[in-house]
Amino acid sequence: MEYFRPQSASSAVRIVDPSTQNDRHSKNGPKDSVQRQCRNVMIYGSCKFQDKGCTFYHPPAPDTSQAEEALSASVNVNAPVFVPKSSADTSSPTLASLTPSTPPPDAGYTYSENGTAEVADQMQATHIYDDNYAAQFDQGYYAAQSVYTRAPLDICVLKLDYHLYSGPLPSSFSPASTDIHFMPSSASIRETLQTRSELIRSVNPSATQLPEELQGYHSLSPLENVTVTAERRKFGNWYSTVYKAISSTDGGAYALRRIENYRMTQQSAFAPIEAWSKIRHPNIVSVCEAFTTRAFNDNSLVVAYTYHPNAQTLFDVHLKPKNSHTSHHHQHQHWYAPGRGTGRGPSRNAQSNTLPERTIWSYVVQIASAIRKAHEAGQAVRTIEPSKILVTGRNRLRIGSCGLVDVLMHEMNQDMAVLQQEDFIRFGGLILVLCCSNVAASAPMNLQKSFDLVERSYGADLKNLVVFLLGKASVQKLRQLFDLLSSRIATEMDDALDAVDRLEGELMSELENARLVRLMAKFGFINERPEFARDARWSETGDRYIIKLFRDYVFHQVDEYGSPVVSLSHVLTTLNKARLLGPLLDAGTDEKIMLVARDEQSCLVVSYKEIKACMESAFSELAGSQQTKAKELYRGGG
Ligand SMILES: Nc1ncnc2c1ncn2[C@@H]1O[C@H](COP(=O)(O)OP(=O)(O)OP(=O)(O)O)[C@@H](O)[C@H]1O
Repeated sequence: MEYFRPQSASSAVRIVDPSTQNDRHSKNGPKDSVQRQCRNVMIYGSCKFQDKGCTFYHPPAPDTSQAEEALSASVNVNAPVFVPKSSADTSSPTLASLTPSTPPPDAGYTYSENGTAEVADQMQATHIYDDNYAAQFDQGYYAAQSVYTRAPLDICVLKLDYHLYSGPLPSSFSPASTDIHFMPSSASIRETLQTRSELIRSVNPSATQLPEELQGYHSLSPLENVTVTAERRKFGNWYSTVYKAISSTDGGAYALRRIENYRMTQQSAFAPIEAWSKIRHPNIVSVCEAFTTRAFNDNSLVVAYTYHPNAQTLFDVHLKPKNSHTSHHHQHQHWYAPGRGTGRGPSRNAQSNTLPERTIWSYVVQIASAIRKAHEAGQAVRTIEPSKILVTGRNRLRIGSCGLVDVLMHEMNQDMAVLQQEDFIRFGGLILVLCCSNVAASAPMNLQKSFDLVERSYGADLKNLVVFLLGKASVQKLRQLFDLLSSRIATEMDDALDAVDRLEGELMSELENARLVRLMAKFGFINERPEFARDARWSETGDRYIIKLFRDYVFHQVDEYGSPVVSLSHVLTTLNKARLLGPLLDAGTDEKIMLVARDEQSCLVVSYKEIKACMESAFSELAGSQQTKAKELYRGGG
């Protein structure tokens, strides 16, 4: 009997009934077996078939402490890569703790009704050697799992839940199921990102008669309703439309704001765009470039901004009346008329959901920070108003359309210091509007009522801040603003760092995806290649046969009724155990599995380490031969 070794010609093991084997051996004499020790004893410490027909030599049972050592070595329980299952118990597992008192019903993977939770548990188990793992050893390789046993209500988990690729972080570290200030729960951040990714590629069906190409941008798609019946909105005195477009230069998506019928008189009007394009800030939508064009059959000005998929304006998120068909345009003030209102008093009934104080302060800190960046760069923001500030994530704001007003009003030659002071007034007005959930809250005739409401709902600090912002102009105003905000900034930073930790955790779990894809690609490259069909190494007696069988083991399992097991968790668990996906990419484990031939007439007992080595060598040979052929072709061609 030969075990698999990658170098040997044949490693197939014929499965025979132990009783007939016994007969054969008794006829020919157990010449070989008396000298050779049973591999089950060598590998697992005991042989289940010692008294049931196994003809190999079985030395007397070692004492428990030796067995403990042998098992401990074979399962590598002390290897540094494996983390203890519970942080409370850091001691190495003993033989007693690793070996279940009664053999488990199945050495494979069990499934329960609670499919999703089960998969998550299993994913976690892939990093930890636990009782089930040891139980597989205890069974000996003859009892290895070629057949799946399902729990009564099996749920085949082919559903690609995006967060199941590897174990979640311990919940005490960061409860991924809960929302934190800047991050929604683990499941919904994936959903959000998925939506964003789809939106980048999606096209607005109402898009018609748009230029196919626009100064290096293509695939234009309006980000707002542009049907003939839709009400046109104005940006200042101009009609404007925002499009998503793809850049031919870098393939990225951009937001292009087009101003219709704008005639540029001086090239110097673009100077503010150049200045803004140098400003990078987490609360400012980055300005990329600007150009004029006749591609829309008029004279249009287009400014390209970073595209934030699924961004909504502050107005749409917090101020838009929920059950009203009235356009917000009739209700909120023009961006260039800060402080002037429609005369309607602030009413909290217009919007039932009052913004939490934490959210208000967070917005305040973010906008203040954006203002600081712009002022320090010698610019004024000018677009601090609900319809121009984008909500691009959970509690994340970005001021948009920066630089555009400067271009449009270039000829007015306004004093930058005055414009910067106006930013503070707009800022104060915006806080009032948000606190009162009413776009008219900053109108002069409503100010007193709005202040009272703010003080009642949010306290004196916020009211005093608004009073300060709307108060007299001063060159010290920016510094004084940050003095007022200091303690709020600390809270903001704590929440931002919490979000970074959580994101790192999420990223950690996604690392497995890349490994999985690489491995699947390798599998795909080397398996079932027609040119290998007649290759002896891939035949049943060849050393590459193992790869075929392992592929069957991973992907073509059947349950006890012969039905295919379509289980993502089995695939991931097996590959993780093989350390083909795990952190020690080049290690592979010593764990042995039995691979059964398709005709079930022979089997191989191999370690994951051997499988890994075999796959690696097959792949590098394949990659090597491709390079050699390319070189030959190159030489031939030259
Ligand atoms: N940089 C951007 N990335 C992604 N979406 C954006 C970007 N800029 C604007 N948008 C989206 O485009 C849409 C139209 O923007 P716009 O500023 O015209 O808003 P609006 O509510 O129509 O305001 P107005 O009444 O002033 O026209 C909004 O839904 C906004 O979320």
